[in-house]
Amino acid sequence: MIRAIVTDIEGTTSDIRFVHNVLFPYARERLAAFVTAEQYKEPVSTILNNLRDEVAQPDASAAELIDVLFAFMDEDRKSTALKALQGIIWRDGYVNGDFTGHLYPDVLPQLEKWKAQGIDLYVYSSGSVAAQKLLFGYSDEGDITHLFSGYFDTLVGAKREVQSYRNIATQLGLPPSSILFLSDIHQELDAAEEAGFRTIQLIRGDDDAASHHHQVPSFSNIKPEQIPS
Ligand SMILES: CSCCC(=O)C(=O)COP(=O)(O)O
Ligand SMILES: [Mg+2]
Repeated sequence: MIRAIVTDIEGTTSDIRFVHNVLFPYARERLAAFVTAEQYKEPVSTILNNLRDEVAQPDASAAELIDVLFAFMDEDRKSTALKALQGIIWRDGYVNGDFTGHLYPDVLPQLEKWKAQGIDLYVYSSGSVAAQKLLFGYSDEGDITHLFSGYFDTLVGAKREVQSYRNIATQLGLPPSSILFLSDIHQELDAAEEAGFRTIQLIRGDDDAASHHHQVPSFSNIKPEQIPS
């Protein structure tokens, strides 16, 4: 029996184009000025020190770290420091009404249905927990954060690492076999499956022929009650 559902965001609840064409450019345009202005203040000072540790450059200047962050953005590196900075910068965009967090239309009704069935809902994204709360707090459908019982980001581990899913199961206090993980990326689902999670792959665009996971086009095709124990 499925007791909890853990969902990815990009490509699962929300269009990858919203993340790559709206969120990422918004942060990229503001990142250098933001880091320069905030480098000695918290939380940016600590985030920059964490980045110095991450790249093993303890004496790197803010200007050098900005170059590192641009290289990370170019390769879509899921760096915890980059994700923390992006999340802080995105806050202004949400609060000012520059954009709302995209949700596929099938997502909210199904999350409400699962919650009403007694299934606890969680988010796991490489975006920081703060960024996740912003996307769902300022979503196309308004603030839907009341639906979620918790959020996980790269602090629990990388999404393609088996140990990350073991850590999530431990924190939820549930057997992995009672947790359903939803994602569009088969390497993430492979890791979750190896940890004992049940898995379903969202195919919002083209099929992923390399995947062996059960594939669905929409949340409305997911029936947790029909997944055998
Ligand atoms: C919280 S929305 C922004 C998501 C993000 O920054 C990202 O890199 C997407 O990573 P994911 O692991 O959700 O594919
Ligand atoms: Mg995804």
